Amino acid sequence: MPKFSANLGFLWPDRPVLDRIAAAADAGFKAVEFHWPFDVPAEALGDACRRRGLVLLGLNTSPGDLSKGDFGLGAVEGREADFEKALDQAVGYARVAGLSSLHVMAGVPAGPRERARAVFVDNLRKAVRKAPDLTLLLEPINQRDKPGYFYSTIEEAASLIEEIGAPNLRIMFDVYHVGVSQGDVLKRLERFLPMIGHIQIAAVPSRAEPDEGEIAYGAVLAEIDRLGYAGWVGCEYKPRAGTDEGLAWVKTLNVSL
Ligand SMILES: O=C(O)[C@@H](O)C(=O)CO
Ligand SMILES: [Mg+2]
Repeated sequence: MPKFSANLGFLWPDRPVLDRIAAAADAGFKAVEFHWPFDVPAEALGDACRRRGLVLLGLNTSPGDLSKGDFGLGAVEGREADFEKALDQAVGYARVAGLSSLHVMAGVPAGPRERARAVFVDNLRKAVRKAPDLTLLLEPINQRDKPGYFYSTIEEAASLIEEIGAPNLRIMFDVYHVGVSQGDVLKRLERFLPMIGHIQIAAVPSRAEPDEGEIAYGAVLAEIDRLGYAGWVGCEYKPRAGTDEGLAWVKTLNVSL
């Protein structure tokens, strides 16, 4: 059975981050992951997780200025210095907190696609040199949620990984984004398994608990098992109402936290 991690960027959204950690442990999760927990000191976040026996997984590089449309800086020409600052911040935070992975966000580039890709490749080469001790994750994000985002297909993430050739650069396979952008989820899981560093789940199209919509999560979780995936599956969904009540999906899908 897959092992589930609580994504505390989305779960228990009405509580401060440290309280979300406690709520995840109380609910039975054994691991946690974050989006941008930078307002909480890294030592405090790490200690809170360790006190509750939680495995610390990942966080994201800073999105930049969300109010100006930024959603990551990795593939944005002219923002290389800002990217490096965001990278250093996230790497430093991960090391102090004891987190093991980092989603290197690509962003919404303005210029030609080939330039954006070249910038992203350079920035990723820098990132793998700076953080050989962390898993660096590449996550394609769907165009409905983030129009203009640099990439939306698993194939594009895989081609970057092949070109850069660093063992710690891996795919973040978010089943929600793959479902919205591409489909053929089970075949893509199988094909890209050797490159996958982390999996995330949410219903399509609602991004709510994985017990509704067009993705049959019973089948997806069974396939993840059959393939022998040894990593964690991040519960990165937006609860329909209360997060604790929403965890009824665990029983419905006949799994456990
Ligand atoms: O899928 C997502 O949106 C996240 O995994 C992410 O890292 C950006 O918020
Ligand atoms: Mg995701």
